[in-house]
Amino acid sequence: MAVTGDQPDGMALLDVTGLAKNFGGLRALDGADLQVRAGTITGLIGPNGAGKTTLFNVITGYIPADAGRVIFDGHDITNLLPHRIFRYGLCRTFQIPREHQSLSVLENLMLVPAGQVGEGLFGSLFRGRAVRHQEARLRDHARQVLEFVELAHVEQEYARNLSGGQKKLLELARTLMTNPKLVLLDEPGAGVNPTLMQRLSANIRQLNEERGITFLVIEHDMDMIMTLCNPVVVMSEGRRLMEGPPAEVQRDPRVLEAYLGGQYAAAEG
Ligand SMILES: Nc1ncnc2c1ncn2[C@@H]1O[C@H](COP(=O)(O)OP(=O)(O)OP(=O)(O)O)[C@@H](O)[C@H]1O
Repeated sequence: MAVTGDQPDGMALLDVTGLAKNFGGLRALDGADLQVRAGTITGLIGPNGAGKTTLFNVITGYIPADAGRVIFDGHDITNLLPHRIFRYGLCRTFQIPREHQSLSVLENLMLVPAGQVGEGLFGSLFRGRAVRHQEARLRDHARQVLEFVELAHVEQEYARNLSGGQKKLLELARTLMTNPKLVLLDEPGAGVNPTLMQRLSANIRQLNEERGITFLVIEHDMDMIMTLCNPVVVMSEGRRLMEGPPAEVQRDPRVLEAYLGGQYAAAEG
């Protein structure tokens, strides 16, 4: 497995310690720890409401932490603004924004570097020929990315006309327009048919092995987690319950109990 991070052996690319987040009286994160080693595809699972998405939101700067620390690639990124965190090479997938739904697939990709980095390839620094040159390079890059995720045949299609699975591929493709070290994926398999799910998994594996991109993946589909991720981290009630290879996690009684407990609570509530 390719490892491109600059960390010495054993040091995590992402090191989260003691994160806390309250929403009113509700403790969504309660001293959450998480380490993601460079070169891994780390899975993040846990029952509904365990705090997985909140953890992503805090790591990526969309929600401020009440306590704790987030170190990424040697930088303390705790509570930095999202665009600054993004510049360090930590990015996450987002649903295609509503205003981008009536743009073509190709245009959606070409907007990414300008839109996300914020200072714009199309800004005032570039004029005339230089703009056209930049645009041509960007278009070439976008087309390469679309070939990779096998969406080249729909490059002129409006984003809103894509199937659910194709939208997930486009979301992944958008992250690849940048040069990420770590990509956070929040339920990439949700609502995706089995064929596209396999393609998505294969893309993730290939990006990991060939480009050394590290992934942290929240997923409820256990087949996807078990075949794609190692290690798997289990969250429950706002903190890490355990971590290990997928087979070990699957048979751990604490994990079963956390899931069943959640179901009982849901049934009672
Ligand atoms: N913005 C918010 N305001 C109030 N409560 C919130 C907010 N975001 C999350 N919560 C609550 O925090 C808890 C953790 O939610 P979170 O979405 O992080 O869990 P999750 O593990 O991602 O769950 P799921 O698997 O269902 O997506 C839940 O009880 C949720 O209702």
